[in-house]
Formats: sequence, C-alpha cells, structure tokens
Amino acid sequence: MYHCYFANKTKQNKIILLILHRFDALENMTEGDTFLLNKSSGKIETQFTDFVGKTSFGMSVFNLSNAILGSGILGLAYAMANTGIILFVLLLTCMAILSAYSIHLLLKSAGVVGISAYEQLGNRAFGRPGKILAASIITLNNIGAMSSYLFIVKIELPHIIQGLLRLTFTVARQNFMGEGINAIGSSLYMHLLCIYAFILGYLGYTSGFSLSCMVFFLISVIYKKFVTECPDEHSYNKTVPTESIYNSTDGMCEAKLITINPQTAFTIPIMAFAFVCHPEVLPIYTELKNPSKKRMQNVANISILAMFVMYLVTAIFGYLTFYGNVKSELLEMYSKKDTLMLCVRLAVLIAVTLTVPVVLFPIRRAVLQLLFPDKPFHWVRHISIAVCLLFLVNLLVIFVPNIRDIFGFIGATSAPSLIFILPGIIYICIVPEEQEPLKSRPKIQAIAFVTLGFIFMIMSITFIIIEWVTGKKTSGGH
Ligand SMILES: NC(=O)C[C@H](N)C(=O)O
Repeated sequence: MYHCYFANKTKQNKIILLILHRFDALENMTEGDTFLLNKSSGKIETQFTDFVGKTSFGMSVFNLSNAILGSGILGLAYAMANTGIILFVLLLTCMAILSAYSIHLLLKSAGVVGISAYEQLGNRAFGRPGKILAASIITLNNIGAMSSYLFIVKIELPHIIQGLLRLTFTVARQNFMGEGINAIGSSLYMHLLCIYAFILGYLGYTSGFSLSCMVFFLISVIYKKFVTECPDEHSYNKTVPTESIYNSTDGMCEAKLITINPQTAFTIPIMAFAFVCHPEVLPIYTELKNPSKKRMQNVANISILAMFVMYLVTAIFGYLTFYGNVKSELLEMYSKKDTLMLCVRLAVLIAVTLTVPVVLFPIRRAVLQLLFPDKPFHWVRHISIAVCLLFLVNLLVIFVPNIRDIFGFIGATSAPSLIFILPGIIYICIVPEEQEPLKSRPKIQAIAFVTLGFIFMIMSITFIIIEWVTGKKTSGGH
C-alpha cells in the first residue's frame, strides 16, 4: 500500500518500504496476533509470524534510554532542592528499581499471552474497557511528554535565536516568538510524521545522537557548578564575576540534606515522569534481535541504570550550583549570554526534538487502536490524527504557565498508572492461577506494587492540588 508513494524505488526507498511493512504489521496487529510459540521447548519465542526483530542489543539500549530520557531531567534539580540530597537519592533509587520491576511484570505478562503492545495487554486482562483505559492513559502521558518538549522549545528557542543574533527582546516578544516558533516546529514535526521518520529501528541512530546531546548537557552542568557562584544573600541582578542574576534569600545558598516544603509534593511526580518509558518497552522488545525476556530485561536494566546515573549527576550538580534558587526548568537558570550555555540549549533542543517522534508513535498507535481498531493504513487518517494531536499540544503549551505543572499533573496521574498500577493489575490477571496462585510470592508482590501505585497517586494528586490552591507558586526550593 505504500508503493504508490515511492514511484522511483531507489535503494534507500526500498529500505524505507521494507521498514514500513514491518512497522505496519506491528501497528495493525490485533489481539489475536501472537508471538510464535515454540511448542517443542514449551517456551515462548518472542518472534512475530511475519517478521523477525533486527535491532541489536546496543541499539535497543539506545532506543529505550532515549524513551526514558526527556524533559524530566530538567526538573530533577528542582526536585532535589525541595527534598534535600539524602531524601532525593533515596527516592530516585527506589523509583529506578520499581521502574525496572514494572518492566519485569510487563515482559512476563507479554510472555504468557504473547502480545506486543501495552493496550493489548489491557485488552487481555479486562477486555475492551482495559484496552480503552490503557490507550487513554498512554495518550495522556505522551501528550504530557510532548507538551513538555514543546514547552522547552517555546522557552529556549527564543533565547537561542537571541543569542545567535545577539538581539535583546522584551519578555512579551519572547513569549510571542516562542509561540510562533512552536507553530512552525509543529508543522515541521507533521512533515516528519508524513514521511514516517519515527520508525523505531530507524530511530536508533538518532537516539544515539540525542543521547550525546544530553551527555553534553550533563558535562556542562558539572562544569558550570565550578565556575558559577551562588549569589550573595539578598543580591538581585548583581553583576559579579559569576553569571548569577537571580534573587536570593537567607539559606538559599546552602545544600540541605533533608528538606520538606509545599513543593516537595512535586518530587515523586517529577521522578515518575522522568522514568516513564513503559509504553515503548514492548515495541522495542518486538524489534530486538534474538529476543528473549531475559535479554530484554537486561536492555531495560542497563538503560534504567544509565539514566539513573545521568539523573543523579544532573540533579546534584544543578542543585549545588543554584541551591534553593533553582527553577523547575534547570536551563532557565543559566546566563542567556553565555556561549557554552547557548550550545547546551541548542543540544537539549535537538535531543527533545528527536524524542518527539518516539513519544508520538505510541499516541498514534493508541488513538488508532481506540478509534479505528480494524482499519488498514490510510494516510488521511494518519495525517488527521497528527494535526489534531499537534493542535491540542500547542494549545496546552500556550496556556500552561509552568513546566512544573506539566510534570506534576502527568507525573501524578498517568505516570503511576503506567509504572505501577497497570503492570501490576495486568500481571495479576494475565498470569494464570495454576501457574502462580494469588497467594504466591510474585502475585503478593504485584498486589503490593499496585497498592503502592495507588498510594503515590492519591498522595501526589492531593498534595499538588493543595499546593495549587494555597501555594504562592514560588519557583525556587526551600
Ligand atoms: N516519555 C515520558 O513519558 C517522559 C520521559 N520519561 C521524560 O523524561 O521526558
């Protein structure tokens, strides 16, 4: 069906066609489609009947790391400012371990029934309502993730243009530019959609590149810690040999080991947001060469560990540079005139831009499965979904005042559902009683996991609402 778009089949076009066929097969799979069962060994081989995964182990690690890493990293220094170093490290470690455990539950459930998408697992567990629930939560989460990426584009691109052209804009003009740039950016993304640049195997290469951009960001954050001084008490817009130009109050330049304040409510949601990658796990699994549950779990563990280290280092150095002054978007803290930070802004922008297609893929899949479950590919449908999504996300980005609110809302609602609640419930329902009775250790663990998810969710939502209603929306910590 794609042939008409590629009248002149060059070698490159043929490769694209091949990938499109595999991608289409994956996307249009119904609940009945399963992994091949190797009856002789009694084991489930994670291989589709119509294609075999070709992505190498290393490239899958790149893809999954790229799915994990996004704008969440920019909020972690703020989270540390509002919890203190010790509490932060503890919470981040727990979140990383729980995230890996959740992937274990997903892989085990997918192995039992041989299914390749999160929504289909929901369908197996609870029928159509389960599928609708899973698809809606994925859509909400990824729309949130995309909004946060476009929010960064909105905030940072005017600074970059300003820095490059050495211009000075008023705040109003900056906002106007940000929104204009967003509109242009979105239409560019749409073109990307139209040419199917978001095919997972393909994205391995861009994943590597966007990870390199983030490593550059990390190195710069570390470097800046040693050349930037926290401003003297009560200094404001003071031009000192350092680059700090922000407000400071008593105790704002001290590292706190443990601290609790109203903004602490955002900590767990920010961390949960930062570790979400779960809708991408099964598609990456289906693309993995020589797939097995153990191999995919290793991919997940390595990716989570690598991202954990990146998150921790960024948060520590970001926090130790600005302490309690740090904002929910770390990049905003750095001087707008600094050439190194200009390059870092550009790198982060490229990294999040390259992640947008990875995030868009599951939204489109979820929307298609919800609205057009049995329909074959049609480009009008695909483009219409893209246009609607981008319109919605742009509206959100224009009206939401602070990236912290996106982290908070998504991190308190869809993130705990995707990490804790759904994988746990799906596991309990899908793994048969004969194989693992309800009183067996793995099932009890899964029940505890779901309960923890509900507790996180209810607590976070309650605290965030209280903070929204009563809080003065201060940007810094302490
Ligand atoms: N994919 C997501 O849901 C968010 C991603 N983990 C991020 O930090 O941006």
